[in-house]
Amino acid sequence: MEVGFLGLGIMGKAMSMNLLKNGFKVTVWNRTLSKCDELVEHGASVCESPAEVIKKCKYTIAMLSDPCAALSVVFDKGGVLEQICEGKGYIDMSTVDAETSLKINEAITGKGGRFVEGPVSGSKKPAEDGQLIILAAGDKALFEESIPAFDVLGKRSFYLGQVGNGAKMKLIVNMIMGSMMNAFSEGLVLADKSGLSSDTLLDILDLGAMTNPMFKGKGPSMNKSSYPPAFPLKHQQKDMRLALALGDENAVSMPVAAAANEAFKKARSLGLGDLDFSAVIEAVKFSRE
Ligand SMILES: NC(=O)C1=CN([C@@H]2O[C@H](COP(=O)(O)OP(=O)(O)OC[C@H]3O[C@@H](n4cnc5c(N)ncnc54)[C@H](OP(=O)(O)O)[C@@H]3O)[C@@H](O)[C@H]2O)C=CC1
Ligand SMILES: O=CCCC(=O)O
Repeated sequence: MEVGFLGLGIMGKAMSMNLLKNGFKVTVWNRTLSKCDELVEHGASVCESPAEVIKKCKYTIAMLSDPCAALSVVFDKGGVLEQICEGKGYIDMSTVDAETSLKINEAITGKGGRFVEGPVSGSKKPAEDGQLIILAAGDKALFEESIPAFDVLGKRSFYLGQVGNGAKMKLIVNMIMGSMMNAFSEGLVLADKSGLSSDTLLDILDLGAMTNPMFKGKGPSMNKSSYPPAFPLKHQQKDMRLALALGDENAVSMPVAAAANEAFKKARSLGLGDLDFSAVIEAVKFSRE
């Protein structure tokens, strides 16, 4: 199977590398073209615009930072829309809001193409290991044709129905995750300020009902104030913002998520946006100093 891949950030690089390693022919494009070099060394072809990739490949996957990037890659000069046509499929795995996904779907299908949104749960390591959870929605036949690629990228693919449902489900998952990360950060800081060992707190949490891979994976480095970016904090804040907008639309009161969003915004204002989202603990420390 030959696929195009647009966007070689933390996730896109790992995902496209995985496809290459599993025998897919991959043609890549990234806004900063130099980021394609490593993929080319592993056998990928490179194109100079999203439109060129679409022209070359029957199926193209995108993994871009946010709604603005996702829209730009489709609608701008040299974008996806210039070459999408009947017989071609576009699969956007970026985390965006339903409105963005619907706009892209309308434009793609208006030109005879097919569209699936497929945001993912799981971060850099699951992306490297092909262990993502894919939350797909949209054209059912395209979803089914994408299964060989999804099976390489992920451990489970959900088909959630109409376009927008994948985006909404992803935002809800990340809203919960961002709120959990804030409660966790407050607990670690409170343990420390109370004269307790935050490492012992991790051991205790790990033995009880709250044990989870996120606390287990991020806790030890948070206790060392180390935040190598797996999931950049700026993207987590974008997801909180979009999830809160979904809450507004549906009149769902979400004070916990709103407070978590404030902490992520504070962390961004402290210049921590490019670090891992666990760096939000620095905003918690800051507010108590
Ligand atoms: N990291 C993670 O753990 C996870 C991330 N996600 C989601 O996946 C998506 C990608 O995340 P991640 O790889 O971490 O992000 P990165 O910030 O590492 O990469 C972002 C990508 O988007 C591209 N981009 C940004 N703006 C534009 C633009 N205006 N036009 C074209 N390309 C643009 C960047 O290009 P350039 O290199 O030129 O800057 C880069 O390829 C996001 O939506 C994120 O929320 C989902 C699950 C997990
Ligand atoms: O969107 C990012 C999700 C990160 C994760 O699921 O660990």
